[in-house]
Amino acid sequence: MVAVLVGGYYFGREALEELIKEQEIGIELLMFTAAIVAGVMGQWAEAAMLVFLYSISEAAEGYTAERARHAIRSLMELAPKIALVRRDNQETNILVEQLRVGDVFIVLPGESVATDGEVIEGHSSVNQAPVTGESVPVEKTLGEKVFAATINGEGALVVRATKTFADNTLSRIIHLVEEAQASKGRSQRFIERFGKIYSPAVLGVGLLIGLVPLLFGLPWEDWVTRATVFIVSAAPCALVISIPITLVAALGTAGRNGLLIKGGVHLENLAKVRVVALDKTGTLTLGRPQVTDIVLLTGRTEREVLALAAALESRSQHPLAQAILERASDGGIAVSPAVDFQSVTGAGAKGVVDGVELFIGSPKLFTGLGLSLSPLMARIEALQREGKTVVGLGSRVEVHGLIAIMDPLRPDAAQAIAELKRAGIKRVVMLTGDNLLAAQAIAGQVGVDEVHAGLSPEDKTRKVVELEAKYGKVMMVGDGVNDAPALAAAHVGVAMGAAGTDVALETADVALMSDNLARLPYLIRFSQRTWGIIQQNLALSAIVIGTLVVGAVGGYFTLPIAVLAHEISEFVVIASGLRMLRT
Ligand SMILES: Nc1ncnc2c1ncn2[C@@H]1O[C@H](COP(=O)(O)OP(=O)(O)OP(=O)(O)O)[C@@H](O)[C@H]1O
Ligand SMILES: [Zn+2]
Repeated sequence: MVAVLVGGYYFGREALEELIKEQEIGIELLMFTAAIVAGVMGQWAEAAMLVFLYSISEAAEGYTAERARHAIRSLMELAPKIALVRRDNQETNILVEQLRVGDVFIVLPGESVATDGEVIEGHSSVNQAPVTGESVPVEKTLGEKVFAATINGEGALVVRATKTFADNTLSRIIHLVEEAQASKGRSQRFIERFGKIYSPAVLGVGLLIGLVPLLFGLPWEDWVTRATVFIVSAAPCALVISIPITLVAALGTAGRNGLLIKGGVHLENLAKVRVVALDKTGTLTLGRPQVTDIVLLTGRTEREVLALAAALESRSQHPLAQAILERASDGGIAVSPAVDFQSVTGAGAKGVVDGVELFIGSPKLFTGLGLSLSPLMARIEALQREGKTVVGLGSRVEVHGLIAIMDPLRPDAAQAIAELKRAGIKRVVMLTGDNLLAAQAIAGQVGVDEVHAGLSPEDKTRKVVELEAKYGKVMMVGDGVNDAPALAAAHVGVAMGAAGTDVALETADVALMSDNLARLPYLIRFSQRTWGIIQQNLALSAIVIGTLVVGAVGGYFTLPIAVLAHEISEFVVIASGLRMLRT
């Protein structure tokens, strides 16, 4: 009796608080009512058991949910606590939290990196698994980025910090995942709304079961007991916990595997994806384009053409610009940047060099200026058929040269697409701003179903909407910069290799921390598995509730049996959801 009073006092208070503050009849109130009624009827042992088991399961539930939520925190422990920093030519150990942007620190072989930075001395292979989920070591040399908590291999690295500890990629991953875990999915919200109607209904029906038989002169003790058993049986604890526990566990696991999913709702959406749309440059290809051919047209030398091209591209952010600048610097060509630079979206760029207005960009850019490229089309198309992007360099009156640029295909692209199909994706589509011939050459090697080329960012968005209408939910995968509108329009937007670019992290629903395309089918399968477990949990809870309710009203179950079955089903659901903590 004391147990009932003490235990009951606590959750009774909680139940009443909920009732008063949120004007809501919650599960606590159901349990509280059942316990009181049992107590009033003199069934003290039963009431005590109810209060006791309910409190235990509540505590256990809170504890596991907390554990699952903080599983992602374990990543933090991989980061070192101190860093060997070089200040004023002296090397001292400081706490990582004291590192400032611009500090130079040393990472000895076998140590982990203190915070995000850029290599300024040395080279080594680094295991980036803590950030990207991929344990194949990556070579890091001068000028390359390293990330906090990644593990240095054989060489010593001297690194200049580009982020403080609190602000680095690892901290951001953890923060993002924790935020995601707090957000609610569509089905979760539905269940919660449902609960708001359901619990009062249970109480009402319980009242009817307890009172109505009195009118017919049936034994009231029997029916009041049935009503109590009914209320406990129908309490939706397991139903309500099914979704959140699974999502919290899944989001944490995804984060530890380098998949940043920004909310349970996206996992739910991913499980329904039927179409995958991929950007070409930087997604299917490595994003490391290289100049392969230079065609001279007006008697200017290769050096001259490259120097002019580089003068324009030194002002451009486009990946193709990088290729041209690299080629110029390999040839030892000094670059004097163009003035009045302007980029022409989806076509190229223009600027003034030595007083002359020059253009660089797609053949379309030049035909748009009124130049005829017909004598050159055969050569251009031959290059494009090899999967190369052809850009012209010229003025308003003539094209001085053509530069062919090739961005090699990712080695795992074909396999990743085949895997996507096996995971149940009906259609894989390429969306690119590049020209059709080059796009088809790449597409042919990887086995996509459809190619759409020459698209502006707005065209890409429109295509995503069209695909969705035609085949079902679309997942758009892009590099997150010029694909941003399409990423936003898709059912799920996925940014590739987000380690480093804030834009990608912010626009997409999911950011892959590694560049590995194999992560895409993994992501789809992961979401399907999560969704499968959620459905199992919902079905199980519904069946248990259904059986108990029928038994309760029929008078087959006593209160202890109902309480036990109820709590067991809740534990089973939690354990089942926690399966997503592994893998
Ligand atoms: N700075 C530039 N220098 C040279 N050509 C350019 C430049 N910017 C754009 N272009 C031309 O415009 C075309 C379209 O560019 P856009 O950025 O829309 O797509 P992309 O990067 O080629 O492909 P994807 O959409 O697959 O990423 C390029 O293929 C190229 O021919
Ligand atoms: Zn319960």
